[in-house]
This record gives sequence, structure tokens and C-alpha cells, in this order.
Amino acid sequence: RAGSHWCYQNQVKPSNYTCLGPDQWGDSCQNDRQSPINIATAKTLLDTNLGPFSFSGYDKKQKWAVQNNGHSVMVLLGDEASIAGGGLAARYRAKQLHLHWSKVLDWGSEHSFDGDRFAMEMHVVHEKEKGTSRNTNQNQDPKDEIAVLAFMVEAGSKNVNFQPLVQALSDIPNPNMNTMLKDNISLFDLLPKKQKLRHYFRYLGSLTTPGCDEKVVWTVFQEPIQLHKDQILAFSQKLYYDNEKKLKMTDNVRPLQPRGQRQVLRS
Ligand SMILES: Nc1nc(-c2ccc(Cl)c(S(N)(=O)=O)c2)cs1
Ligand SMILES: [Zn+2]
Repeated sequence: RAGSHWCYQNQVKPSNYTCLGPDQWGDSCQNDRQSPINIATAKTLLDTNLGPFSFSGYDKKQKWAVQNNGHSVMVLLGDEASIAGGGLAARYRAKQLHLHWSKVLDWGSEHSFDGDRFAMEMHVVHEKEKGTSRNTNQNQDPKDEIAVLAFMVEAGSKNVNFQPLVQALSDIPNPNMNTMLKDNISLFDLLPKKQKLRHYFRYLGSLTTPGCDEKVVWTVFQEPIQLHKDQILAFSQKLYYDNEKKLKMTDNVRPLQPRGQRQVLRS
């Protein structure tokens, strides 16, 4: 219905059908270059231009601000870090990171590899740096305005570097709550080991949340992050979609979208 807010499928019925589930999302969400997709690894094309990333400011340890935005938990990165290389056409500033997850440990990632889904997926969202050349023939709606670095998360050994974020979840159970991490962590602390970041998939797609703008250059890394099962389950246990704490925040995962004619590249 017009004016209703967007939500994930598991929120539709509990909201008494007042919110719009994924098949009713508006804006660009019903177009044909959407995300997430299943990555059929055998059909990916090796692209030698997809070299290593250069990460700037990813080593800086900070007590980041963290918020429950009603759809995910979001760490606000305040333009402190940026990426270049990795086959990208420009430098991109890091804006925020957030995650998607389920309490079912093989159903919580948005992308999948050959039909395999992971417990969670972490997205580090970057925006293209504005060139200095004004009103040249800069494309006004480029397909790569946003660069998301996507990392799968699987259940395994305890990841001490994630503890500040896991512990912060207890401070922000309700939408629009904010807190600060109690310990300094860097973006590198949250990622797989640096030498594992050379292998990734690349394709052009969209935001996986409304308005689903088709302006995202996706990088999906092959190496998963490992968290202990209890660290993963904390996201579904501590966070709520609603102020009345009636509906735990879980399965905040958009259904797979058709790949269409898009070629998925691999580094
Ligand atoms: N309000 C919210 N916005 C998002 C968001 C914003 C930008 C982007 Cl790029 C994405 S995603 N999942 O495509 O990486 C999600 C999540 S929850
Ligand atoms: Zn996301």
C-alpha cells in the first residue's frame, strides 16, 4: 500500500500486513539488474584487471558509532577509510558497514556461491569520490556510484575482534538506538586476513534494500569471516525490528534476484 514502509518477509504478517515485503518493494526494486544473486562459480570469467585492493585507513582503530536502524545493525565509518584498485575506476570512501543474518546458520547471507548460503553477510558500503573536474561529461547516474565489499560469515572459531560489536548489540535492541563501541577496533580487525583478500567475484547490481538503485559495483570475497555460533546468534537474540520488542531482528535477507545477462567476473 502507498506510504507503507518496506520490510522483510518475516515482518509482513506480524506487522498485520501494514509493511511491504520484498515482492512489493517499489522504486527500482522490480528492475532487471538487481542484487543479491547466486554466483555460479563455474560460469564466472577470470578477469586479470581485477588486481589487489589498496585499503587506506582500514588499519585505524576507532570506537565506532553503531546503530539499530530497524533493518540491520550499522557501524558508521565517517569517511575515515577508503579503497582503490581492485579493478575499480576510482577511489571510494567508506561510509558504513552493516550485516544481514539468520538464526539458521546456513541461511543468512544475501549472495550465495553455487546455491550455498552462509550464516551472515557483512557489507562495507563505499561512495565514489567526487572528481575535481566539474560539469564535464561525468555520467550523472553511473552504475558504479557505490562500491560494496561483501564478506560471507560462517560459524567456526570465536572471533575476538568482533566482541566489541557483539557486546554493543545489547545497548541497541530497538530501532533508532545508537551506542559507541567500548573498545577500539579497525576495519582490518573485522575482515579475513589481508592475504586472503585477493580472491573475489565482481558484478554490477543494486542496493539490496529499497530504493534498490542499480548503482552498485559489487565485490564478493571468496574467503569467509569466521565467528563462533554464539556470536552469530547474538544478532538474532539481542536486536528487534520493533520498539515493543515483539519481533527479533533476523532473516533481514533479500531473496535472490535473476542474474539475467550479467557476467560475473573473478579475480
Ligand atoms: N536503511 C538501510 N540501508 C541499508 C543499505 C544502504 C546502502 C546499501 Cl549499498 C545497502 S546494501 N545491502 O546493498 O549493501 C544497504 C541497509 S538498512
Ligand atoms: Zn547490505
